[in-house]
Amino acid sequence: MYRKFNADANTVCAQTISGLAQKPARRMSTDAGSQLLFRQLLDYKSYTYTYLLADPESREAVLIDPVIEMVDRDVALVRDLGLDLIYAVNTHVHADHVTGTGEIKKRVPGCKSVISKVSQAKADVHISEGDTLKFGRHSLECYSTPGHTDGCMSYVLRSQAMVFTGDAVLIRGCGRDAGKLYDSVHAKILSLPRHFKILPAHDYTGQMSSTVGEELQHNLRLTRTRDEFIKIMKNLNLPYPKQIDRALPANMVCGVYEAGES
Ligand SMILES: N[C@@H](CCC(=O)N[C@@H](CSS)C(=O)NCC(=O)O)C(=O)O
Ligand SMILES: [Fe+2]
Repeated sequence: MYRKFNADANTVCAQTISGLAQKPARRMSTDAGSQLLFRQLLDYKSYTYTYLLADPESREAVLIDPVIEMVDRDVALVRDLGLDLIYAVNTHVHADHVTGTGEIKKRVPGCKSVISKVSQAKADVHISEGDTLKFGRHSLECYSTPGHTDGCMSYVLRSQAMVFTGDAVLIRGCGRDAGKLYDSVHAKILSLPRHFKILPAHDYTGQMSSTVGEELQHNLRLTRTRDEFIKIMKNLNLPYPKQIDRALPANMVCGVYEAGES
């Protein structure tokens, strides 16, 4: 009897191997808290993280912040893992890359694009604060976290103590903008339990995740007072994002310009 990783589901399952006969892995029927298929995928051009989340039992899956140039990879992974991709979700109208949601919809029948109503961008599903996106036994709770953009949403996966923050909170940093961002981040993200894992839309330093507690202690922008924070952000002088002129108009229509697509 060997215990081994079921790489397909990214969850540990007991599997009996006797001689050459290998029985298929049996799915464990435990609560949603213990089972999540999770992949963090990188677009190495814009340093964007795309997240693939799925319930290994029902196979229903969600992609958060796909990038158009990486859609082949993402769709192949969804197929390899035998998943039923039901939502392609954006945290906001990104300025640094073109979203892959429209292209994914073309290739995965039944998949719906999702973005906040406040963003005014085209999508199949427009979400607001308090909405939930269900996939299998899991639910993403939608929190409005404006500041970087007015339509920024963060998604909380409470059963796994995870929060997908888009550009609102970055590891040891945060998205561009000032007062509004400070208020929403403190009210909605940094007020979560300290052990909640922060999964941002980008990292420029090679880090992949943080926690609420860690950012409350070490984030040199967000640990200051509101006035100090505004001063720091004003003085950052971040360069104009390289893809912004292409990305903003494209992202208002899910990354595809053709009429009728979203
Ligand atoms: N170099 C990148 C842009 C990097 C950048 O400005 N990122 C945004 C989030 S994506 S719009 C941001 O707010 N960063 C805050 C920070 O402190 O880095 C490019 O040219 O696209
Ligand atoms: Fe952004």
